[in-house]
Order: sequence, then C-alpha cells, then structure tokens
Amino acid sequence: MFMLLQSYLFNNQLPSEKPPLINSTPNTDLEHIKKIYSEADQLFSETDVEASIEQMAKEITESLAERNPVIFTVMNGGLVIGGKLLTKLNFPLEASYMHATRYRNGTSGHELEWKVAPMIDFNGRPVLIVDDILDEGHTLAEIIDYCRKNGATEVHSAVLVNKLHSRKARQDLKADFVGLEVEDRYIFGFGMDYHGYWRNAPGIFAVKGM
Ligand SMILES: O=P(O)(O)OC[C@H]1O[C@H](OP(=O)(O)OP(=O)(O)O)[C@H](O)[C@@H]1O
Ligand code: HPA
Repeated sequence: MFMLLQSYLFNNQLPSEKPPLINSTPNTDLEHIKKIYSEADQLFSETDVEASIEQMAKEITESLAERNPVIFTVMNGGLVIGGKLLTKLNFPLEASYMHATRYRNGTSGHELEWKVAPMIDFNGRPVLIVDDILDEGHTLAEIIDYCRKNGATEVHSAVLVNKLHSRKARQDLKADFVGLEVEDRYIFGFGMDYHGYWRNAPGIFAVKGM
C-alpha cells in the first residue's frame, strides 16, 4: 500500500522535470562569505530582534485575533520571521506561504517573479502578509494588489524590518506591523540573505561598505 501511495505521489504530484534553480552556488567563495559576516556591523542583537517580534505578535493579536485571518509568509526571506511569529499568535488562523522573488539572491532588485502562488483560498477573508523586509516595497505592493484582486476582505502586512529611505515603490507604502527600522544599507540575518547566505545569522547585520 505504502509503495503504491509512494508511486502515485511520485508519478502524479511531483514535476517530471527538475524545476529551474534560482541560483546555483557550487563555486561560491566561502572565504568571502565568512569575511562578510566577520566584517559586518551588527545593527541589532538577537535579543533586540526577539523583543521586536514579541511586540509585533502582541499588536497583530490585538488587531486580528477575532478575524479568522489567513497568514501568508513570503519565501524565502520570511522563513524566520514567519516561524517565530506564528507560535506567538495564540488564536485561530490558517498559515501558509507564497514565494516571490525580486533580488534572486543578489543585492539589487529586478521585476518580481512569482515562484509559488498562494494555495489557501482567502476569498472573503482577511489576509496577513509576513515578510522579512520592506525595502523599496515593489514586492509587498504587488502581493497586496494580488490579494485584493483575488477577494481578500482586508490585506494587512507585517515586516520584521522597514528600511528607511525615500525610494519606496509608492509614496504611502507602509507595513501595518513593523518590528524594527533600519538604516539604508544592505542587511542580512534573521531570514535576510547576502547572496543566498547568512539568512541564519542571529541578529541584523549591515554589510561593510554597503
Ligand atoms: O521591498 P523590496 O525592494 O521589494 O524587497 C523586499 C523583498 O526582497 C527580498 O526578497 P528576495 O527577492 O531577495 O527573495 P528572497 O526572499 O528569496 O530572499 C525580501 O525577502 C522581500 O521579499
Ligand atoms: O537589504 C536587504 N537585505 C537582504 N534582502 C533584501 N531584500 C531587499 N533589501 C534587502
């Protein structure tokens, strides 16, 4: 039975061709990657970040606890903040993810590429989008538009960090829940990457000279 099920899943559910890779990094210079971390400026410690997530969770709970929201984490950057927030939201909700990328593991943005669209039907329900960073905001703006067009009654957004500059995609673009404000530098840690690395860094760091 198990073999049958396994064969069904493998023959019918998985793509027959290997999906295109966002980046392939077999030749990454790990010495460079290590240097980036050792030379980076720490903007916030792990304790600072954890405290800000606790505060975000309180604010989200006050707004959404009675609303039966669908919470979508935006992969990949939202991986850490999404997971850390979820267990602090002690009320009925459905959680899932979507995957859209604009930087493709680089340090400058391009047009938004959808990798995985939302898979929970949110028509007629409030939605909360969770992401690591609101930088220029093209990602968040497009995701908000998508959710509104597809029937969300309200679209809320939560980002671990908002980057302070005047290059936002829309003048009035703000997240409803923001953990921390960061200066206008290239940052990594707590989900945010430097060329695909250091999403695991325990704090928020700015790359030297960027
Ligand atoms: O406000 P913006 O200028 O649009 O940038 C913010 C977006 O960029 C990053 O994603 P990225 O495209 O790097 O993909 P990733 O989540 O896989 O790192 C980040 O996770 C946000 O989703
Ligand atoms: O400063 C950043 N760091 C990591 N990922 C990002 N995506 C947009 N801006 C950034």
